[in-house]
Order: sequence, then structure tokens, then C-alpha cells
Amino acid sequence: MVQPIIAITMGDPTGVGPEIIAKALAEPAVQTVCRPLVLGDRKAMERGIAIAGQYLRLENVTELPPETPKPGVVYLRELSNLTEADLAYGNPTAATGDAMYRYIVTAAKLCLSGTVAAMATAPISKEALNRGGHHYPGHTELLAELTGTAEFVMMLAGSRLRVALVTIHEALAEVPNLVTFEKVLATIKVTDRDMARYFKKRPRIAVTALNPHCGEAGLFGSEDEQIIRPAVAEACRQGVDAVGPLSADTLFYYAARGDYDAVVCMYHDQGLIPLKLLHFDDGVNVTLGLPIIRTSVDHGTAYDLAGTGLANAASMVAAISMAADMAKVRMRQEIGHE
Ligand SMILES: NC(=O)C1=CN([C@@H]2O[C@H](COP(=O)(O)OP(=O)(O)OC[C@H]3O[C@@H](n4cnc5c(N)ncnc54)[C@H](O)[C@@H]3O)[C@@H](O)[C@H]2O)C=CC1
Ligand SMILES: NCC(=O)COP(=O)(O)O
Repeated sequence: MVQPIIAITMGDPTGVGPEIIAKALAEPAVQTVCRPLVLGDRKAMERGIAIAGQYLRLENVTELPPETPKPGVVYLRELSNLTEADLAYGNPTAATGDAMYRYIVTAAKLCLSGTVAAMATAPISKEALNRGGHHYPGHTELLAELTGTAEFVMMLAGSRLRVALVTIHEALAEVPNLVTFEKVLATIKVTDRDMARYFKKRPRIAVTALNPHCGEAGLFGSEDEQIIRPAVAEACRQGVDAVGPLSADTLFYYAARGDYDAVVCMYHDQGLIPLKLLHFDDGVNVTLGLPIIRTSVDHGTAYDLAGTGLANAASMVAAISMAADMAKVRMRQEIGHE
């Protein structure tokens, strides 16, 4: 069977991206499930391979990797030719930020045209992306725009816990204003639909409260009763297996022991703190709701480790493997086998 092509964006070339990609591509568990195509910078990738201590050879391609990839070869579409100054570890320039943007846009276009089956992204610096002239808070929002998607969800997934976020990259002070009936309902529905499509037939979803003790009957805030509870009730009315709002301080304990398939959370750190406590090494960030498949590592550029060879590549391996699994589910659905 010809394996699906997964476009792997290099992320920030001054962070750990190139070295974790090199480590991941040296893993038989990755090479046997997909045909990887790296989108990035040759100098940065050569450096990443050397730092990772892998016996890999880079081969530039203008289109796609061959149907039968050669062992030990990393296929690269060279989309930037950054200078030494642009590649200084931990110091991305505007040119580096613009390069990260181009890797992502090219991968999205390849996915949209069906040329590749999915994309898996290495971490970017959002600050550098913006300095490069591209004003997005992260991949998720950029990909939503590139694919014309209004309702999208950031989910972080591990074997014990999966969290989906109602608000993503927002200042905490803005969160209460952004937790609306429509947004909570849409997050539950997108999570339900894509989890059913890619991971499980009918997920059981728990929804967190925003306030301590679900607002304690209005003493600590009204959002839980006035917004979240009606949104969960409406999701149930539409056929979703959802429960909530439930106090966030205890909910993750139950979710991690297997009572729920996913937890819909109101804001970034509410979901990502428990997720990273359990799955820092091997968690995957997957964007639900898009017409394309996109997974990512669960961590950032780790400038403190870049160039040391110490960065753990388990999340990159998991992200590429999940992208390949999702691509195969989709291929089976398209040919009517599911
Ligand atoms: N998917 C993405 O593109 C993401 C990008 N970021 C970006 O990364 C930059 C740095 O963010 P931080 O909050 O410092 O988070 P970070 O994840 O880069 O680093 C936090 C801590 O985790 C460690 N760490 C991270 N990845 C590791 C790995 N693979 N192996 C071993 N240790 C690892 C780092 O050494 C550091 O001590 C920011 O610009 C942020 O926007 C952050 C999260 C996700
Ligand atoms: N903390 C997760 C994160 O920042 C990932 O953002 P994105 O670049 O995947 O949108």
C-alpha cells in the first residue's frame, strides 16, 4: 500500500523544530506509516540532522517524495534560503518569521489541493511570525483563514486526556466576554463531529465551568448558569453526548481516569495545564473543524534547548503518526469503506 504523504513544516528554524523533525524521521514508526515531505530551509535542516545525531541524507524535491522513499533520505521542499544571521538560535529575524509563514501556507495549499494527505507542524514563534508581517496569534487561526473555516477548535490530545478549547490565544481578561452561547455550542459540536469522524464513534464530552464551583449559584459569576449550561443543553438536544458545566478543579481527575473522551474547556491554560501534566512528552495539538488534516507538537520553540540535541521528539513522532492515522481514516471514508 502506498503510504499517505504528510507535509511537515519546519516551524521556527532557530528553535528545536529541525532537530525534532530529524529525530522523528529517523524513527521506523514514522517512516513505515507515511511518506514525509519537509517544507523548510536546507541549511537549518542540515544543522538539525547533525545536532540530532542522525544518519540521514537530505534530498531536495520540487514536487513530492517518491512512491518508494529511499531509506535514510529526508525529502525537502526548500522554501527559504536563510542567512547565518537569520538562523541564530533563539533569535528569529523578520525574514525567519516570514519563512515560517511560507512553510505553513504552502503546506495548507498542498492539503487543500489534495496533493498531500495531511500536515504536521513543528513549533513557531508567534512573535516572530508577527514580526515577519503576518498578524496571526498562531497556526490555528492562520489555517482557519487559509481554509475559510469559521468554526474551528484547538484540541490537545493524549491517550489519557483530550481537551478542546472554547477560547484559544486570548488575554485572560477577555475570556469572560468571549465565552458566548454560540461559541460554547460550536466548540462542543465541532469536537463531537470530528472526534466521531476520526477517533471514536460517539464521544462522551464533559464541559468545564468558567468559575469556581460552577459560579456557586451566581455568587462567583453568572456565565456557568446563563451561558454554558444552556449551550450544553442545546448540544444534547442536537444529539451530542455532553454533560456540564462541571467544576474544572475535579473534572480532569475523572476525565483522566476514562469517564470522558474529551473535555471542552473555556480557556487555554484551563485545558493545557492538566494536559501537559499528563502528556508533556507525547501530546498532540490537532485542529478540528478544518477541511484539511493538521496536527502539531504540543510544545513551543524551546529556545533554551535549541542546538543542544536534548529536545524530546516524542510529540513530533505522535503528531506525524496521528496525521497519518487520520489521513487513512479519511481515505477509507472517501472510497466508501467506512
Ligand atoms: N505549536 C506551536 O507552534 C507552539 C508555539 N509556541 C511558541 O513557542 C515559544 C516559546 O514558548 P514557551 O512558553 O517557552 O514554551 P516551550 O514549550 O517552548 O518551552 C517550555 C519549557 O518546555 C521545554 N520543552 C519544550 N519542548 C520540549 C521538548 N521537545 N523536549 C524537552 N523539553 C521541551 C523547554 O525547554 C522549556 O523549558 C513562544 O513563542 C510560543 O508562542 C508555544 C506552544 C506551541
Ligand atoms: N499552546 C498551544 C499553541 O500555542 C499552539 O498554537 P498553534 O500555533 O497551533 O495555533
